[in-house]
Amino acid sequence: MQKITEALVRQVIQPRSQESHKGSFGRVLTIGGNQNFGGAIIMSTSAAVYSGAGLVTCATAPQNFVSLHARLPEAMVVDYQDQTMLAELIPQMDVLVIGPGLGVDATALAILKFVFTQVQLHQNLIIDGSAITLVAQERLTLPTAQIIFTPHQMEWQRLSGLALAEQTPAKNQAAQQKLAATVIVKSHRTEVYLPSAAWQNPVGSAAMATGGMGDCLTGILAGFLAQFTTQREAAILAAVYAHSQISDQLAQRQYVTLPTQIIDALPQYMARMSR
Ligand SMILES: NC(=O)C1=CN([C@@H]2O[C@H](COP(=O)(O)OP(=O)(O)OC[C@H]3O[C@@H](n4cnc5c(N)ncnc54)[C@H](O)[C@@H]3O)[C@@H](O)[C@H]2O)[C@@H](O)CC1
Ligand SMILES: Nc1ncnc2c1ncn2[C@@H]1O[C@H](COP(=O)(O)OP(=O)(O)O)[C@@H](O)[C@H]1O
Ligand SMILES: [Mg+2]
Repeated sequence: MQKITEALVRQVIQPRSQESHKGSFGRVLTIGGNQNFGGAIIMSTSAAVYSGAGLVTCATAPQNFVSLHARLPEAMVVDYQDQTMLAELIPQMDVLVIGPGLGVDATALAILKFVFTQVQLHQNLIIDGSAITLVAQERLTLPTAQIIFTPHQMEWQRLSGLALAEQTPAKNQAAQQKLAATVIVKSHRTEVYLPSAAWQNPVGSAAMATGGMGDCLTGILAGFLAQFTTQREAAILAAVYAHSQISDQLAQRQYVTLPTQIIDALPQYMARMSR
């Protein structure tokens, strides 16, 4: 399996054209965060903003509006149960993230099913966390879109039917082909199954083993996909590598690295990579 390199990240993250505006860097909608897991969608949304997405909206439970705005005034908010607003917003988006902190109850399932009816062929749809569990449990038919699943090994077991011990590169690739989507199997050495090839992330450490770290990755993926549109597959690989490399850099002086610290470090990291 090929390993992702820093050179690939440097190839993806280029200096911005001075003639650009927020519309040049894509629109992202993050969907998730029930009344118990608001932090998950706040971290996903923050990572999308800090990795440079041009315009970011968060569809979440109204209980999370105040905390999200207090931490991240750059993001817009909408009630994730407001189907009229979602139907209006979704067609404008380049990237959708669904799942961080969504939960697996009837409300969550209704939101997920509705989003699946609205998403369009050309849009990137990142399916994470609770949304993966729901797709697996409910055997949902996937919409026609540019789908990226981001399961950890337990979520991948639910989605693929492969027990942890069976999750070999060959079996993972076969399961990816059946899903006809990109799959990022997260672990100590995360593997990215693109339709074209499989890649391994060689960086990252146990300093990342803290709640919210995967939620943070969804936002970086969304930010990179929103901006670096001409190199979609490379943008996905670069997001996975950047997330872990930032942690490694912080871990030189820290025992654990928090998702919010990785989010804060993104703009400076991206500036270094663009030089
Ligand atoms: N602050 C928040 O609001 C947070 C909300 N979260 C949300 O909580 C929901 C449930 O997700 P969870 O992942 O906690 O629950 P899951 O029930 O999907 O899986 C967690 C279990 O899988 C096991 N596991 C096995 N291999 C693993 C691997 N390689 N990586 C991670 N776990 C592995 C863990 O030990 C853990 O007990 C998601 O919607 C998620 O986004 C979590 O992200 C934690 C933080
Ligand atoms: N020991 C480890 N080594 C390297 N990376 C890790 C380690 N533990 C966790 N990670 C990374 O942290 C993230 C955890 O994702 P996930 O389990 O979905 O977290 P959460 O749902 O709590 O946000 C993944 O990107 C995973 O690769
Ligand atoms: Mg997760």
